[in-house]
Amino acid sequence: MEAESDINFEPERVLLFDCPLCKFFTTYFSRLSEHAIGHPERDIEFVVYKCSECELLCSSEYLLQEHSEVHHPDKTVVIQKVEELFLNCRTDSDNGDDEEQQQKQEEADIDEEEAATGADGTDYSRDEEFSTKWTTNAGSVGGGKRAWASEKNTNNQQMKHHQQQFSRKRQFGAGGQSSAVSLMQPGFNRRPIGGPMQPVHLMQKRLRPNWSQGQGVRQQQFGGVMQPDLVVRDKGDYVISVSRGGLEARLRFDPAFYSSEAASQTFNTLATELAWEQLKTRPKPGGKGESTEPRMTYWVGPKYSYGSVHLPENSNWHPALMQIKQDVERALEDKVTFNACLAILYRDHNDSMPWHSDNEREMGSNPAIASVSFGASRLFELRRFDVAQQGFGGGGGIGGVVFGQQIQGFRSVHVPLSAGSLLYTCGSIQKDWQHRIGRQSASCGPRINLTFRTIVTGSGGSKRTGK
Ligand SMILES: O=C(O)CCC(=O)C(=O)O
Ligand SMILES: [Fe+2]
Repeated sequence: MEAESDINFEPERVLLFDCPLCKFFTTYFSRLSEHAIGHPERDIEFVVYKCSECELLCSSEYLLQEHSEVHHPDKTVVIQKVEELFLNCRTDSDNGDDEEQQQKQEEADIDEEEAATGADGTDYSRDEEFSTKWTTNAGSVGGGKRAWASEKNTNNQQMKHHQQQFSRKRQFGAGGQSSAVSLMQPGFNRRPIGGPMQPVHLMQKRLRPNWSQGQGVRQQQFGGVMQPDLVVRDKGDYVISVSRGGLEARLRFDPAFYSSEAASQTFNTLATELAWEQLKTRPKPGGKGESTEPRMTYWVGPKYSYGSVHLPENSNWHPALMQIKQDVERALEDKVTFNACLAILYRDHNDSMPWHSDNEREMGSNPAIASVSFGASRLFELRRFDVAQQGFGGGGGIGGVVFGQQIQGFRSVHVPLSAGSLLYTCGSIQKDWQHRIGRQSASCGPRINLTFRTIVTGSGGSKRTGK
């Protein structure tokens, strides 16, 4: 058995280490050890993976896979399991029958359960102040459920754990030196991995739910891969993060904005009557050749560009697009007026849209975008930008509170977008989050997505992260 001090991962080499029992993450292994004091009742098994291309380490295979897609797109990257660690931070007294000790243990277990309920995406009711604010700011699609990503609550609960631990520590300090020491220094023990390093090939991890069979979100299909913190399925308003400056990333979702009959008619009209084009993108400096986007596009609105793609002005609104625009504006109580629509046709499961934010200058800061979907269901994935960025989490922390964290809330949100659904996003969503429609392994039919936007004319050039 090796002592904690023998295990040392250079933080510069770490994408992130996250606690398997709660939302805490850090790049400092020692802080994870410290944090683990907050889970005295459990043994923690912790796995470290490595990117074969750049030696980066991470406890999430899923994040390393994403890292490799972004940073080594042309390489066959293998995610290797390099270390299995086992943390036993129970003390002798944890196993004893001291009554007060047991009571504290039970309290801690209850806190743990509550914290876990938050982490698995169950809706949180938010206070009145929030609901009033949201309703006043943006109207209401229909008084549905509200969800609130209360990482703060979770953190508080974990903080409480931590305080319990410290009070126990003091108690032990008075009564017995050795227990206090063992609480102070939970030990991660290396568990040898049998035989040579075991590579986990990326292809095995490219599992996607089979939306085409109408199964809805099946979180279990992500088994072994990072699960979303929240799956948005129900009609309602959701705040998925809050930045330190108080800016909220908001979603409003209506899974049945149009009936399935209306949606299927509209799909046929748009599929056959819009002049769809497969656009070409110029390579980034140093890149090879021109490539075509894995999807078809139609644009109406003032001129607009992203990356190397320039969409010329088109003021010829198809009546169906105009009708949908008006329906959406009415549903949003005319608080927003859109003057553009980006229509995308995903021909089948192989078509996709990569991680990006719709943050071009043409749309102003904190743009509001309404997205309406027709045809096959696809999974709309959102990930928080800071979490996706390599090197984030270096602030470290104790008891679930990540010091230096700029944004609080969920880290990964999934929204299954089926025919007739409306997803309205606003606030800091394009600043603090990225989204994508990933290519999926399960085959599906064509899908059309319309994003209604407001282009601020005369705003100059554009800046976009990805797409
Ligand atoms: O297809 C979708 O649902 C998303 C499309 C999108 O992100 C975009 O057009 O910017
Ligand atoms: Fe987008």
